[in-house]
Amino acid sequence: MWLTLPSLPVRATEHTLIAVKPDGVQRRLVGQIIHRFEQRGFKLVGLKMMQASEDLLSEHYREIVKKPFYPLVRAYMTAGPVIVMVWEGSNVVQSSRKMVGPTNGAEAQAGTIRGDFSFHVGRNVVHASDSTEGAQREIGLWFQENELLNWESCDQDWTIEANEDKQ
Ligand SMILES: Nc1ncnc2c1ncn2[C@@H]1O[C@H](COP(=O)(O)OP(=O)(O)OP(=O)(O)O)[C@@H](O)[C@H]1O
Ligand SMILES: O=c1ccn([C@@H]2O[C@H](COP(=O)(O)OP(=O)(O)O)[C@@H](O)[C@H]2O)c(=O)[nH]1
Ligand SMILES: [Mg+2]
Repeated sequence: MWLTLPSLPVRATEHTLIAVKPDGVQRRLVGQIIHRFEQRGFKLVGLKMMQASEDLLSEHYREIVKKPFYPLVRAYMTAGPVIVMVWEGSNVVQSSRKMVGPTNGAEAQAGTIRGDFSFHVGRNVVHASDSTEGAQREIGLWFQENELLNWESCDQDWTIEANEDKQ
């Protein structure tokens, strides 16, 4: 039987900032990390490689900048290039946090990115925004507006049920 798929109206979407940290780049994990988000069905709308400055980082981590371990975080995060990405999709902030796992890789479940690729809090491979407000703030910090692309993905009708828009 054929499914009829009505074309979806433009819907309010959610975005999150995901970064592959310097250890993830050095360990050649970038492809595997991108793959997990693609596989889940999320849409990549921004991507770049950059060297984080100390100023950008202290804005990004403004909630932990006064913590005693922050100098370690700064040294870690500026030790080499990072890959920063913006991913789009329904509930993408919360889903990404679940895919990434808890901060400390030693506590992260196998199957999560941190649970599969890290065992130390200070080398935890990825960053994921922890709230929609935080995501908006972080995306604004790391990306210019013209670096984000609004493109139509042809699998959209097969990853989101149309009725969701009518509820
Ligand atoms: N006790 C610690 N010792 C060393 N590094 C730490 C410690 N706690 C946190 N960090 C580092 O600081 C980062 C920021 O901590 P935060 O509490 O925001 O964790 P997170 O939200 O899981 O990580 P991120 O913001 O990078 O996604 C952690 O990802 C980790 O790399
Ligand atoms: O005790 C800590 C807490 C945090 N971090 C680092 O600081 C980052 C940001 O901390 P956050 O609390 O935002 O954790 P996350 O959101 O990364 O899980 C973490 O990813 C770690 O890299 C750390 O090294 N030691
Ligand atoms: Mg955090």
